[in-house]
Amino acid sequence: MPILEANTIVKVYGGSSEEGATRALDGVSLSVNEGEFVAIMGPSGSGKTTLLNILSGIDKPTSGTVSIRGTELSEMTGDELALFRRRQLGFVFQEFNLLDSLTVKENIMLPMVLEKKSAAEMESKAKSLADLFDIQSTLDKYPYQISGGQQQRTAVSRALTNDPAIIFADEPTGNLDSKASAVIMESFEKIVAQLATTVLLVTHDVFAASYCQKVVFIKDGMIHSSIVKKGSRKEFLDRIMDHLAVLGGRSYDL
Ligand SMILES: Nc1ncnc2c1ncn2[C@@H]1O[C@H](COP(=O)(O)OP(=O)(O)OP(=O)(O)O)[C@@H](O)[C@H]1O
Repeated sequence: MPILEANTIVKVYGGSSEEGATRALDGVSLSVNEGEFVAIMGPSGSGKTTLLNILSGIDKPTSGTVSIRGTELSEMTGDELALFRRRQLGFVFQEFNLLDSLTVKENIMLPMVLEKKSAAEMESKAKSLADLFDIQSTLDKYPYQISGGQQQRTAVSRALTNDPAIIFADEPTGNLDSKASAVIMESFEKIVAQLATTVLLVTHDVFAASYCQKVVFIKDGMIHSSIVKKGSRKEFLDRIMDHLAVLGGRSYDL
């Protein structure tokens, strides 16, 4: 069943005249099923981040609609959308975006504080997420005292505290070495398999994308093609490489 549906999304940045404007997205329609694990790939400037920002309600399309769990984002007021995003969506960024003045545990708890959850519930949730992602020993440390991979697992834990319907991740392995990237992608696999969360990510990293169940390729603001994993991760990685070769553009991380 689709959890997210985008219909003919157009995004034009700047300038009212055609000359001064950038048509970043040019009629993107996309459907993501509940529990799906999807990567969006494409050359630099093809519109990936713009698409992710529109699908997650961070930015508004020039035209077209996005609905999540049947709720159309454009029909919500600013306050309703802010609440919807806080309760239904989780976000993971390339830069981790943790607060250095808070411990790992406090960072994980932050969204629950905003939801005024009880101290006992916050403690128990933070502990179970730390167990799931193997960061128990870091809970009382500060972000600058732990590795990049541990910081990103903290960010994934924080994104999950309010049991979101969808996790949106923009280049989640962009600042990690290959070993830490593998651990993060395995963490997303766990979320999808054990918590039935839907994960939608943007990446340049072919290795990261090969963990997903589906890859959607975009070029010049339009969906070019998509492929679904069959067989092993290695076979999927080879097929992704083949598609990227056809797509052209920048070189991709391996
Ligand atoms: N705020 C903005 N104002 C004007 N133009 C923008 C803005 N954000 C993005 N663009 C333009 O829209 C197009 C798509 O950008 P976007 O960042 O979505 O691409 P991307 O595929 O994520 O690129 P990259 O892989 O380099 O991060 C580009 O031409 C970009 O220059």
